[in-house]
Amino acid sequence: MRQIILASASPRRQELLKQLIGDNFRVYSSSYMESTYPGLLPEELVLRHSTGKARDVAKHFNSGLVISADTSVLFNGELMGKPKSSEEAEKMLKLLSGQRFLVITGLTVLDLDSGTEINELESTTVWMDEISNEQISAYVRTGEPLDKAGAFAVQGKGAAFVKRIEGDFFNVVGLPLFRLGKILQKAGVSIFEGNLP
Ligand SMILES: Cc1cn([C@H]2C[C@H](O)[C@@H](COP(=O)(O)OP(=O)(O)OP(=O)(O)O)O2)c(=O)[nH]c1=O
Repeated sequence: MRQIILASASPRRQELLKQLIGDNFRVYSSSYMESTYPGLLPEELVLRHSTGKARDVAKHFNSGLVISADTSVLFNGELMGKPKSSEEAEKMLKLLSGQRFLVITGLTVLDLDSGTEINELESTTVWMDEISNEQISAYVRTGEPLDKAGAFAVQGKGAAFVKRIEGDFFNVVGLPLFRLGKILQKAGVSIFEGNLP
């Protein structure tokens, strides 16, 4: 059985990976610092970040598959990450209110045994309802938006604002399970037969 390492501090990513392959993986959070790289396209930036997270964690292991991801909202050519304050969360939600936008995730799977690295981009379209300023303030007060890209959680109370999505729902939550499932199966990880402790 192959060792699988999730390079993430996100409890949501842990839950999502568990959904696909069960409990049998390790979690190791990276110390990669996300900086901006002027000149890179938004799609290139999320891939740069997911690659950075995987490579950082890979330094601590010599065998297995390292999985990492980086998720952002892409609206009007601009990336929105996690808001740093309630004020920034409110600003993000005011911009996204009534709009259609993308949630993009860079996904990296680094195979330490073969030395191969797979980097893929997954994109999901989201249609957000118009949200009043009062609703935005009340939502931000719940605290839910603060550690979420674009300042909302489709899997939480934010569902009350999301009219429709097109694409992989799990990608919006932070880990594109359809795409990851394909990559893992190609790498010899069995999803349907055991792989449990
Ligand atoms: C849009 C949206 C984002 N998110 C989350 C997914 C990601 O955890 C987060 C984006 O932040 P990321 O920088 O992708 O990840 P992270 O810092 O939480 O975790 P790590 O780098 O250690 O893996 O936003 C939701 O949970 N629901 C949503 O609807």
